[in-house]
Amino acid sequence: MAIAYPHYLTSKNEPKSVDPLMVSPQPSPSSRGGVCLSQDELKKIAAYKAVEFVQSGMVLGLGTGSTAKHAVDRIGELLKQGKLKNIVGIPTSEITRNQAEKLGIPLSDLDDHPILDLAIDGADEVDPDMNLVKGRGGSLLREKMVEAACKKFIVIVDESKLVSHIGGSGLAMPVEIVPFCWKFTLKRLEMLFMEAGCVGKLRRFEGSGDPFVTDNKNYIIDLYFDKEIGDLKAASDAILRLAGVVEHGMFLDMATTLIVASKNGVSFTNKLT
Ligand SMILES: O=C(CO)[C@H](O)[C@H](O)COP(=O)(O)O
Repeated sequence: MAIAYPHYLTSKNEPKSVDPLMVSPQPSPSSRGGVCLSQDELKKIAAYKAVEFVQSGMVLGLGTGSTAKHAVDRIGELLKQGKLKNIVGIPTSEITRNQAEKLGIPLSDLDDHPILDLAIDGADEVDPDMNLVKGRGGSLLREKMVEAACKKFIVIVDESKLVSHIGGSGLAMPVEIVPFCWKFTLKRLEMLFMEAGCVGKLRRFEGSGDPFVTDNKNYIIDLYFDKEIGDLKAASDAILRLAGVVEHGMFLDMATTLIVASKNGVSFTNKLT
């Protein structure tokens, strides 16, 4: 279904600044003539809003996932229309690379562009401090490398991704590990978070049951927690100290702006530094 965007989402004006902290003065995009917007339409609204912050000449981190896909599509569309020029995209996965190539977005990498102006990406969970869980799409390592190199990192989500604490959705916190003796690493990860009732599962393809393999030829262990993890920084350090672990999906203190599309409208939160 084509979205008839409210005026504030189709404005040709670049936003001059983002309102600090939650502001949501805009009209609700949740229904038009009695039709409720789907989760994917909310994702698209958040993505399009983020792309309003893209300016010609920027080096951009291109995220991965169903929300980020809308942003990449929109960037491609604006380039084609000549409304954006001289963009360089740094994709966070092979899927996004393929998408961007098809759209004609010029691409590069971190070797040639170690500092990025802006990245736009989705998330699986966002806590009240704008800490994230990412990687349920399996691209957490490249996402973290690219997004850590950005001056600004806009996270785009629909309201279902907001949680009271990391792990609060009850869904997975992914950890990318080397395939070598993965069962050993899985056990070590579970032991680290025994008090939080942690259970780890090797991610597998549905159907074949083969292990899911990342773009970097690694495996993913999905961690599930019964209770809160506690100190996130300590948890992050402990995971990264385990030999065999490549990276985890907690993105702590990385997002600079959060855009949430919900039934009540679009809200912006800027991280206060
Ligand atoms: O981290 C990711 C991929 O590794 C995605 O950004 C995250 O899974 C959110 O995906 P979606 O926008 O499809 O809900």
